[in-house]
Amino acid sequence: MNALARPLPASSSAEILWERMLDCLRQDKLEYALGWIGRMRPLEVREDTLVMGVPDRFYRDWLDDHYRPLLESTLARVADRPMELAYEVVPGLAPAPNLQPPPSAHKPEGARPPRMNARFTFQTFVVADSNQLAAAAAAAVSDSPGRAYNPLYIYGGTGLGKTHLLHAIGNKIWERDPSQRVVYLSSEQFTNEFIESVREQRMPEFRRKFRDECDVLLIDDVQFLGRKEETQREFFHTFNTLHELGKAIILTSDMVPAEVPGLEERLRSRFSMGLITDIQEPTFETRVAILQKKAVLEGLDLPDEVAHYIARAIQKNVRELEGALVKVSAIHSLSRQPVTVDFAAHVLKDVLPTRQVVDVETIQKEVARYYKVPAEALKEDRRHKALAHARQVAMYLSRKLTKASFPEIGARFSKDHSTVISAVRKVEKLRESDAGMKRELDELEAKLTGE
Ligand SMILES: Nc1ncnc2c1ncn2[C@@H]1O[C@H](COP(=O)(O)OP(=O)(O)OP(=O)(O)O)[C@@H](O)[C@H]1O
Repeated sequence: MNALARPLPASSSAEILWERMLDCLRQDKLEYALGWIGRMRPLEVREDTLVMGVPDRFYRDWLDDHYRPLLESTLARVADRPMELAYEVVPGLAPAPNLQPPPSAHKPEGARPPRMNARFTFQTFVVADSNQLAAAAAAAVSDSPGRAYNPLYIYGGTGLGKTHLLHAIGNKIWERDPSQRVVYLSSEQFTNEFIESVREQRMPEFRRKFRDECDVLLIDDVQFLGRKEETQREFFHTFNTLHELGKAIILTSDMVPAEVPGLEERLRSRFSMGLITDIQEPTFETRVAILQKKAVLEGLDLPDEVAHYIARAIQKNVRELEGALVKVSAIHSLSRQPVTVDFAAHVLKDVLPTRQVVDVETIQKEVARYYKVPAEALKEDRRHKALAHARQVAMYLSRKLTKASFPEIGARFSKDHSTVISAVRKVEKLRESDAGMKRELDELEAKLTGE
């Protein structure tokens, strides 16, 4: 009997079991899982079943899909006997308070200037052809603020790293000399603060903040200044004061100054006084390099073929690329499933560009036709070898190409979720070791998705 499986007292309750399960997950360094399962609450123990309350059906299915094996094995460990988990939907269930991350988990922020993100640094930025000039200019500005390129104006499409570079400049200047007053905000925030200061008659304070107490001004998304005449007037004076004092000004936008609708001519010409540089969409190689760098930061062992798969699927936006990786990493660390192309395809079904939509029934029909077996037989309990193979392939493809959970797929084949899980694992393994199997699966997949 392991230490966690102390005999339960007669009053053994769902809470006690649940507490022990949480301890167990913490000991196994699965804190990550706690956030995801934290919306469950223990309700009661019914014979060999621990009944948990969940907020809705979607959440229940998702849990079942991703955590049942982990949760049931943990439950068996703490109860020291096999037990099952059951879920009951309890609408409006609040997260358990004991699952907030401990305060020590937060990195102390020190006195970093407000709104500055310590994660966005030059070290975490991947320099490539698509952003080389912008990155070099940003580095030059951070080395001699106010002297090199003033202002520096970085423009480009959404999610390509403009804000990251802006923060990298501010972080580097501040880290080298924390007495430097770095002010970062978006042009919308500037507008809002301005309006509020006018309304509350606090303009002297506003001007002090942006003109007297600012050494480096970082303004994100300046395009939102367009057509805001009063704010533009105020910003014009702010800009002039800082520029004359040799303070660094760095601006980002999604377009060049000449294209910002409703931007006054005098601001346009000032924004063009220093250096205007753009960030382009990343090439395939850059996307792979970004994924690999982020994987290292996430502590994820990312096989090249998975990096290539994601980089091929998400082409225009680094934010989405990063989001995809974080999702793969999170679900991998929770489910402990190996990071393969199939795993990534399944995890990212909702975010990758949609392919032809297929459902389990269509898959059953197509697979049956392919293996020349009756589709109905896939749903029966017949163990004939060819049938069993076709059934397993159909389960695997259902898992990969549809949003159905393991129990939902099981229901379509009159099998329970654990049969589906082992069929999927088996086909995944075969796919990797057997070239003929890989070809069969690719052919079927191409037929089903129209690709
Ligand atoms: N070259 C890169 N190296 C590493 N990470 C990058 C790179 N480019 C972008 N990113 C990451 O992509 C995400 C989006 O970047 P960022 O917020 O800087 O985009 P943006 O260009 O400011 O977009 P928007 O115009 O929508 O505000 C960030 O998490 C950022 O760290």
